[in-house]
Amino acid sequence: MTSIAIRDINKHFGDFQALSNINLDIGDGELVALLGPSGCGKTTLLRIIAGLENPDSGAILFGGQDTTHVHVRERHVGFVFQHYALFRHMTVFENIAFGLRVKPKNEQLAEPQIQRKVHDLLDLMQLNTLANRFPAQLSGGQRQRVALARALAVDPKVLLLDEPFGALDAKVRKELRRWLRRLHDELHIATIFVTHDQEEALEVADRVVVMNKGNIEQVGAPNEVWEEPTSPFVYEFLGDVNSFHGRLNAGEMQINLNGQITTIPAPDHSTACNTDAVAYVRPHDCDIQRNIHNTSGFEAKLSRIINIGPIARLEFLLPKASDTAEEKIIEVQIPATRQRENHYVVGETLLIVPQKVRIFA
Ligand SMILES: Nc1ncnc2c1ncn2[C@@H]1O[C@H](COP(=O)(O)OP(=O)(O)OP(=O)(O)O)[C@@H](O)[C@H]1O
Repeated sequence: MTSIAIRDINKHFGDFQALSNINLDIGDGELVALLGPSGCGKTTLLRIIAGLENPDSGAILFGGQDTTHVHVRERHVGFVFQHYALFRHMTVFENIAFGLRVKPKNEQLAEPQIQRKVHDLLDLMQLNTLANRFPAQLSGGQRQRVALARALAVDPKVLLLDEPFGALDAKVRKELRRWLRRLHDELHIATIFVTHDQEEALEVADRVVVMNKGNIEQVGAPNEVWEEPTSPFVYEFLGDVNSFHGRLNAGEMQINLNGQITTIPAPDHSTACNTDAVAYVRPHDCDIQRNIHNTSGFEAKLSRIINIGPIARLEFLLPKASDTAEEKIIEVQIPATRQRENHYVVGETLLIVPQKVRIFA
């Protein structure tokens, strides 16, 4: 069932269009990431869903009910922000209990129930030993867990997280990502989280919504957006990629790479007639060969080898074809074991053979 329906949302700030015709359905108990570069409108969309910002047009429905004009307090959403200021003068326990204590009189729980609820949340978030500490006595990761517990205390229908782990170091972020996933699997609250970190989105979310300049570029399961990007933007945004400009003609693409001409098959473009196109190849989808006369590919000189644990990153520099042209670097990733077996060395000329190419005309 749909938990949140976003219908034709538009939002301007002055002349600037921050969101254009956004449509999206979030299922019950789904964990969705809004992913995109800085300024693409992620936070604005989250704030509109929360009721902190009004759209110019369009509607937000919670469980089928139009909530576009319902006040933020009545929407039953839980929030966690990047720098979510916990109350400095309150203990962890009191911070978590806060939302329960400020409820209207007719909804308030009795003190023993509040105590039980906060203790349950402390258990869930493994914060028991920290209940009496003040925020200043916690690490960044612990503070964000308290912020999550505080958001959950009021039984939100929807959880909205804006770069919740953004300010933390890489190791703590990774730990909290696992946390969020586990917590979500236990509680099944529809959750939307904003991130500009593709790894975070791909690792944690059930579905990823890739945004660009106020538009949704693609929505899909993490492996779907990673394996089958539907636009050059998504290709470039999700991971490293080599791009080659060229021309398409009747199912073939001719690429002129700094004077070296290569033809690659383009079966999806059989009707193309002298059309400009860009071919994208991920560094790990390139093979390299020593025998450069066998297959079609790009001949290039190995200019740098970077070993990163199990992976060897090989950089190939293609010299300028003319004074006005630019140098081009092609990046190839191979398993470190393969590099050790073959001993590729800086300065040798190899053949780069693209294995999986995606062409956009
Ligand atoms: N209150 C405002 N007044 C004017 N412009 C705004 C306002 N809020 C946001 N914007 C603009 O709208 C655009 C989208 O902002 P938004 O915060 O939604 O982006 P974002 O994708 O969340 O970026 P980031 O990852 O940097 O937080 C930006 O260009 C921003 O400058």
